[in-house]
Amino acid sequence: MTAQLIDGNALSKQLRGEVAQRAAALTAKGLKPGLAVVLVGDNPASQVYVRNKVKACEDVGFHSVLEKYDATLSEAELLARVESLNNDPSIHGILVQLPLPKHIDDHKVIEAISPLKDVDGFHVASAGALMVGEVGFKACTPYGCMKMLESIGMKDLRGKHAVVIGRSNIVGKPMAMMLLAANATVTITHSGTADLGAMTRQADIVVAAVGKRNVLTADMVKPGAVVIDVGMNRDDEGKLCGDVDFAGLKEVASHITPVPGGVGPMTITMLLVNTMEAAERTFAAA
Ligand SMILES: Nc1nc2c(c(=O)[nH]1)N[C@@H](CN(C=O)c1ccc(C(=O)N[C@@H](CCC(=O)O)C(=O)O)cc1)CN2
Repeated sequence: MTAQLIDGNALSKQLRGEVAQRAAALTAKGLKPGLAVVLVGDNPASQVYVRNKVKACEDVGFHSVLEKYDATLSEAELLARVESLNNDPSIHGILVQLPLPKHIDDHKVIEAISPLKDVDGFHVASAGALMVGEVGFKACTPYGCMKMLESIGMKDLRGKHAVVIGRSNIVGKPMAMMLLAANATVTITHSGTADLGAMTRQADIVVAAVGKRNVLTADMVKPGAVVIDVGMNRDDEGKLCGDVDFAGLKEVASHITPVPGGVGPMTITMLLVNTMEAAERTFAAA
């Protein structure tokens, strides 16, 4: 079996086209969606991601502002900037790029963002809304994974067993909640799981979100399973790679996401979707 690729760039193109249409319609009614992107420090990867986010905003017709600060910015100063953006009517979504420098408590900063503008979906209010099925913003990476499953006809996951590898607040846990909301039977595995392969071999869907190469190999999945790779690592030659053994798994899985070109671009796409939603909610509430 050679797995079919789930192409995050192609799906992003389609979804971003839909966002651009919604943005044009809302702008014609007098409200242009606006996103504020805040970067503290000079992490090279973060610089690429924020640049790509601003460019993506331009492409779909959003207003965007990029606020860059050097790593000496204090926590109090950052909290003051967030508060100012909370009160800025031209801004409907705020994201503070992670990771933040060590002297800043990222939890404190995320909680300072208004839940109405929390387009990253990281606020406790957003996580709680997802947990109980209320209106909120979904974390972009797992939301993108759900859209990728939907694109291969896996929207209602009734009868399917999904295994998530990883339990982070920004990917693993919300991923599990979204899969559950789509009626999957969900198992969350992590560094304390005794026999990972015994779990993943039972899965119809495996989502790997650990941040470590080769956590999932061909002998660990059943033939025909769907593999979603959230990882973003470098191999020995410095080439970008995910968490799974792509070469081995593509001979066993029915569908697999590549790295690069899979979940990464979908993360930015879902940020646009959330910002669009935030602007539409603002318009509806006015
Ligand atoms: N505030 C946030 N911080 C971080 C998030 C987030 O969702 N919100 N996620 C990650 C980084 N991230 C977005 O910010 C992100 C990572 C990767 C990609 C991406 O498109 N990757 C490309 C490859 C890019 C490259 O060549 O380096 C791909 O996979 O094709 C987009 C967004 C941590 N921080």
